[in-house]
Amino acid sequence: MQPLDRTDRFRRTALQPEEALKLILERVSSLSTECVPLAEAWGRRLGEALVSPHPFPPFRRSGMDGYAVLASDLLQAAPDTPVTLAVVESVPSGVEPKLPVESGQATRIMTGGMVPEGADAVVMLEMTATETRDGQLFVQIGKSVKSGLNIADVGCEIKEGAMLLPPGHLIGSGESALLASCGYAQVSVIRRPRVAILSTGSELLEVDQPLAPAKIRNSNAPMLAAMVRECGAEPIMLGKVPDDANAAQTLVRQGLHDCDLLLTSGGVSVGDYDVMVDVLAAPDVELLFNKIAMRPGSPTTAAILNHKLIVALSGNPGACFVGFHLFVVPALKAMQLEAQPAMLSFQAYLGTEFPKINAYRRYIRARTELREGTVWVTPTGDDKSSLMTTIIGADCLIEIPPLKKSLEMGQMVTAWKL
Ligand SMILES: Nc1nc2c(c(=O)[nH]1)N[C@H]1C(S)=C(S)[C@@H](COP(=O)(O)OP(=O)(O)OC[C@H]3O[C@@H](n4cnc5c(N)ncnc54)[C@H](O)[C@@H]3O)O[C@H]1N2
Ligand code: MOO
Ligand SMILES: [Mg+2]
Repeated sequence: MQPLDRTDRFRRTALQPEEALKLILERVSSLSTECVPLAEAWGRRLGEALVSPHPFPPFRRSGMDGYAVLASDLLQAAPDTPVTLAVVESVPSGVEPKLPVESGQATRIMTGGMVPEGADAVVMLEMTATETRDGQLFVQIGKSVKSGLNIADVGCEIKEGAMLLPPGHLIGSGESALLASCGYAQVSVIRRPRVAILSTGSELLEVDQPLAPAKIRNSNAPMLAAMVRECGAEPIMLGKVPDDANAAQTLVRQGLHDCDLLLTSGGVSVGDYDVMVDVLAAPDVELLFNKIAMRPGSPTTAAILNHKLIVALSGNPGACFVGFHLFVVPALKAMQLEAQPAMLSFQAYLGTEFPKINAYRRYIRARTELREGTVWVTPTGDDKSSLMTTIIGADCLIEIPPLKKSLEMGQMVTAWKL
């Protein structure tokens, strides 16, 4: 493979991050579905819309331990003039009542129990007293109650046939409860995107190798694998390749066979050994972009080869992290049917001054904090793209517009939730 002429490496048109993301999202489509047991569905995205096969609760359910009564029997009830009702039955949870409640009667009932026919209120145990006369249990109630008190009607939480969750919805704890209640023992989910990860760089060592002069250990691959997993996807580790365009090209093309998306790190800038520039200059590669008007990650590159998306992230760990969040997370969300794949922004107070003046928009790794009810965002440290320590603890990116003035502490800024 012939390295590109130097001047071709320098001639690049910088897109705005939004334009670059649009080009990526236009080229990803949702993946097929598979069925998994509910216990394994956490963190997955639904493959189809789910509707409720029955109302919930499926029966009139008591919300208290107490007595099921007719509210109309208690109209005159007061502390000095309690109403006495004959207790006809005791209903534990999970047992269908045998007898209806008629005027002058009550049924003892437990929380979660099925309210007998006729009863339209449950009076909590603490508001009652009992006595037994001639072997018959009576309950005394010294307070009138509203019809419906402490009863959850059939379908009051979910109507039969109601839309439970849309396709693409992320299954978390609440969703697990809902699906279990509705009998979804098997759940149709989008299959996990398979994301191949290739690191480029002749300076890279494996994690278990001792340091050697001019070498560093490959830290981008484990970071990318972790982020891929955080997105519900499956990393496929292709290992590392030295800065040799032919070797990189072979691994990229092999790696593409068995993945939905291929990520590389390093080798995208203008250096003599920036091999991804050469790999993605092949005639059958459709380049989407190779420069973005942002820092870090300005040389982030995306391309299509064999109908698959390749995102070539910058080798600098901070830039690799930011590029992943801006462009790869939305792509993985879109593959998993997420309707709103782009990052979400919020407004917050800036926790420190930011004196740097920028030609490009900057995305600063930062942490969100609540201070007396207001939201503050503070950089995790130096935002240099070569740093990895400032990735730790970052839960948002502060957006610094390309202004020719520094930002003051306490100023309102836009931040993007990671
Ligand atoms: N003359 C110019 N030089 C540079 C420019 C520029 O516009 N003109 N851009 C700078 C910017 S901005 C960035 S970002 C980097 C992009 O570098 P590459 O994506 O080409 O990455 P490399 O050159 O391969 O490596 C950069 C840096 O990152 C380290 N690295 C690479 N891979 C890994 C890994 N897997 N784990 C840990 N660290 C890794 C590598 O050793 C380098 O230190 O280019 C600037 N230069
Ligand atoms: O755009 Mo580079 O990632 O700043 O350092
Ligand atoms: Mg480089």
